[in-house]
Amino acid sequence: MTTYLLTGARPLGGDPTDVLVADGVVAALGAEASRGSGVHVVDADGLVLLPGLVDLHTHLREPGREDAETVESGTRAAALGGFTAVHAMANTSPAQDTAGVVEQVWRLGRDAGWCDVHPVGAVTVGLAGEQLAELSAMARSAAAVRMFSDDGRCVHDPVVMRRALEYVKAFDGVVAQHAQEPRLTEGAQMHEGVVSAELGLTGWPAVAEEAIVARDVLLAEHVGSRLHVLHLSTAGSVEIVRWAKARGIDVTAEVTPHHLMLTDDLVRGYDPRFKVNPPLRTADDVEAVRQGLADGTIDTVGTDHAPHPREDKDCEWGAAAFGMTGLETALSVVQAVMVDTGRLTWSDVARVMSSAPARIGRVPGHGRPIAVGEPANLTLVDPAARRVVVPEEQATASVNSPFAGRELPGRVVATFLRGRATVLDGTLVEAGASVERASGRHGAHA
Ligand SMILES: NC(=O)N[C@@H](CC(=O)O)C(=O)O
Ligand SMILES: [Zn+2]
Ligand SMILES: [Zn+2]
Repeated sequence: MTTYLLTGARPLGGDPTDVLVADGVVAALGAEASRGSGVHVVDADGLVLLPGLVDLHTHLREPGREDAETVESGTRAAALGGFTAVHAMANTSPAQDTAGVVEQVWRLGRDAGWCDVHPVGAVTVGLAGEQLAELSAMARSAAAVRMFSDDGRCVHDPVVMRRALEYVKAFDGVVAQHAQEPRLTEGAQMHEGVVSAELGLTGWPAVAEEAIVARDVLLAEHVGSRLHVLHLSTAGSVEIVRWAKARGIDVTAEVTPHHLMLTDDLVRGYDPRFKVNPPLRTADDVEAVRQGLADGTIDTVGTDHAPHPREDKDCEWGAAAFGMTGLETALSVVQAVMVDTGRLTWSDVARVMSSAPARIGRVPGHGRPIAVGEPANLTLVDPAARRVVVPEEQATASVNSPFAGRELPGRVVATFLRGRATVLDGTLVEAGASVERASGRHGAHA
């Protein structure tokens, strides 16, 4: 395995230091990190070094919708986005509701080798919301599932939700809820408010999310279990989670990059790239989720990377699928709205995009401090870079990025998975390829 010396990197945005990556771990720091022969030097002057990013919310679409994404293409996108571990949501076809299917996805991830893939187990059989899936069999499988979610659908029956919360306690699991009251959102096409009224589109009221968040934090308190609220999008949801945490309820919450940056104003152009579940909300909601992330009410940024094939997006608004890609832009969006505005430090970014998600998902070896002896799951970022998002140039198999054409700050220069460079010079390093070749330094892009 190649040994790397990152010279002048700034761990968590702190003071520059040298970092030696050898034998899968952070082998030395500072003056101890010497050059030696055969060491591949990465000039990290001015670059920020973060623990490898961990996403609790990725849709990899395999099995079933390989036209939108595969484990291979999705994890390539993840590595380029600086991720060393992703959680693959259960709304595949067949759904990830048995030990067999979660093991299949886990194996596909291991064989692809771009990042660790942790399958999320479905809460209910077929995500139908009725009968609990075989949660403990998935927990005991090779995939060692700890997070369960019917994401894409809400576990709306309070009795089923209560049972799931009770059940996962046995193996320290967490139920991740897609908070959407189904009756209040029938036929909904966008956020319910001024813009939906103007456009004449069926609205999705904030209360449809907040009612479920409120119910679920109370259920989590009642049964003494862990709840994670996915893609929180309204000011009211932030308030409810803040209240629940103050009360000592074991709840964690996520916000997506798109809900941190974009508003429902964008729907005016009827471009289905902006159609997502939950919908883009108002500027006040965006401000509230930014504040919630800054003050720790919201624990994590999850991408909700939701690739869709062209035919499901290149159509009129009403017929288009909900969802946006996000793995390759997440860190840049967080930099733009939170770091470059002074609301989060890079150390905070390491918390919300690495250590907190690793803790919530019970992912060993990720989200660890950058210290000697720790597994070398690392992401090297150039915060001074700027680039225009071109979906066709991304590794994801789908092009439904809401950031297409936008200039965003920051660029992932390198990603290390247990000491192996998956990305160098912003380019994927094929397994077995010599580092010089793959890094393009000698112009070889064979
Ligand atoms: N977010 C979305 O708009 N879509 C997701 C489902 C989900 O995360 O709810 C998908 O699977 O396409
Ligand atoms: Zn969802
Ligand atoms: Zn999702």
